[in-house]
Amino acid sequence: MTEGRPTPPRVLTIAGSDSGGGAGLQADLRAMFACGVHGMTAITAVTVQNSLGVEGYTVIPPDVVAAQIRAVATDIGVNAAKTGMLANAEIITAIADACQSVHIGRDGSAPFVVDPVAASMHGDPLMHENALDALRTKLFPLATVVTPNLDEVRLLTGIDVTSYAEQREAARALHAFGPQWTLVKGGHMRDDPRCVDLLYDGSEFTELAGPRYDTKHTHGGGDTMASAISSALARGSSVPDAVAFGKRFVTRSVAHSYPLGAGVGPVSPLWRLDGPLDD
Ligand SMILES: Nc1ncnc2c1ncn2[C@@H]1O[C@H](COP(=O)(O)OP(=O)(O)OP(=O)(O)O)[C@@H](O)[C@H]1O
Ligand SMILES: Cc1ncc(CO)c(N)n1
Repeated sequence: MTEGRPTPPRVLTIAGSDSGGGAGLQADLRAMFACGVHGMTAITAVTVQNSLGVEGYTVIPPDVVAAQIRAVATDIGVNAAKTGMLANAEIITAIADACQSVHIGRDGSAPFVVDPVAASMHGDPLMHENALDALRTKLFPLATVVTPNLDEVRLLTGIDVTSYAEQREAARALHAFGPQWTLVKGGHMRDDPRCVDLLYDGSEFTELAGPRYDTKHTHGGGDTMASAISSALARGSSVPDAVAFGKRFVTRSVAHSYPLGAGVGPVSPLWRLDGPLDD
């Protein structure tokens, strides 16, 4: 009997399904695959979604979300975890309890990337209003890194970021909610010719700058980046190295984004797999 190959690092995404395959847990799994890790899912919601937007969604009961986390953690093991669409406060509370019970998040446990997804890029809500407080008080204190975009920053802190100085102010305000590191993504600062993300650990700021590509096809960019960061953490990188890798990975994935349907197409990590289908 063969024992097989060594088990790769295992990464759990706690997120919603995007039927269009460009964002949500589908984006997470394909980014994780491209980063050489084994991806696992705790599904929080099923969205009815295509390139034109989100038509609606159904949430999974909180105890079922928690049970998925416990099932994979206690048998398979989790080297890093990330969150995406979490839908409401009840689900967030169940996730926080389950993660703590299986040692995901903070202080010697598996690294935990919290991407506080509030809406699709079309502006369709993916989160109930009651989720904001639960995110700040229950999940952020467990996070190794939080990765909000500027719309999520405004919802969470009230700060409307239009300059690098305000990006720093927002990073400080988010850090006060308890994450170890804060990454304020600058993708939505559309007048900036570059895309500058800001990493903060409570004392030092690090700017991560990349080119801004002139494309509307950036669906799933945030999910892809958070998944690449989680994969690098699972493979043993430090937080600054994992975030720098995630930035390079998403920049290249934006460069390889493609049209899909009549609306907005996805960023693509398929560049990692380019080439003919040779054996
Ligand atoms: N047009 C672009 N060209 C290059 N990089 C980009 C572009 N738009 C966003 N990025 C980068 O992609 C990453 C995701 O950023 P963004 O702020 O768009 O997150 P998001 O809004 O959470 O993504 P999503 O589209 O999944 O909602 C960041 O590193 C950002 O700087
Ligand atoms: C399910 C889901 N998660 C996250 C996003 C944001 O990219 C989306 N559009 N859909």
